[in-house]
Amino acid sequence: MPTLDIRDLTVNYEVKGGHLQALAPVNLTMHEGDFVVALGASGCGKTTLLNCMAGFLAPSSGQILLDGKPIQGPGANQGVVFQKHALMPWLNVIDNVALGLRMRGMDLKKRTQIAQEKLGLVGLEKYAQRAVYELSGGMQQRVGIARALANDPALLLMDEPMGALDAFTREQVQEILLRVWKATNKMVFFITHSVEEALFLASRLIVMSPSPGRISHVYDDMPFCHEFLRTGDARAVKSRPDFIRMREEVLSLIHHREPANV
Ligand SMILES: Nc1ncnc2c1ncn2[C@@H]1O[C@H](COP(=O)(O)OP(=O)(O)OP(=O)(O)O)[C@@H](O)[C@H]1O
Repeated sequence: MPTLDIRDLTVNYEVKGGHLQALAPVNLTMHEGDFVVALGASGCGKTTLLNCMAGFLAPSSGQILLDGKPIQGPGANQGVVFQKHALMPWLNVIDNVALGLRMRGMDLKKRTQIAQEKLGLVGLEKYAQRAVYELSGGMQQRVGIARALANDPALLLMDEPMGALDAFTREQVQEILLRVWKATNKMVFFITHSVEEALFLASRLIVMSPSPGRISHVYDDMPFCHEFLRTGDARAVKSRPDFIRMREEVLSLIHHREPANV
């Protein structure tokens, strides 16, 4: 069973006149099927943490073990979805999804079959031959998710993937993402600034604090994603009294104020 084990991870950046501690020791263990959402004020180290998991950035101390092996750079086991989809405009949809497989030397028939299957997961099987610029922002982001899944990574890393989407599209993509998560049982690490999005998606929620960046609160058994997958009614989930109460509680943690009485 895939696991991710972050042990006493610290990151210091060299800055003019010294160094900046972006992450104090961070410890976190994730298992297959965990959807971990990281929430916190700007500058609390969310992207730094994700970059270490992706292998884009080396720890200053500590280590990150994926299935027991230290992450030493980017790899097929870490699928990344960025805020801007970063698709190749000269390739059509299916060739974008299959690009990583092509670079790994997989033959055309096999990679087309895998890419088509991943497009099906995000509901875009009919758009395989389209140019990416013909797709809406939400659809492009779904292609980005399909592309990240094409390598069948153990870990899916998402840095504010909904940040550039309008509110309606964002809700649509959130729902698709939860269904993809359920179908694939992947470990997901997802960064957002939206408390509502975090509560809705997370099976585990971590709240981070700045100066230096660290995990300040952990909620291990988040119910709302499971509730949505059971009922299919996102609006009903997001208007539940316990959802609204928790939204106020988490907002107060981030902004260091008393929760509003709701
Ligand atoms: N390459 C870098 N060089 C120097 N300092 C950096 C670098 N990248 C990030 N930092 C600093 O490290 C701290 C953590 O930054 P990081 O981007 O990880 O936070 P974040 O929580 O993702 O922020 P945001 O929510 O605004 O994206 C910040 O103080 C930031 O200014």
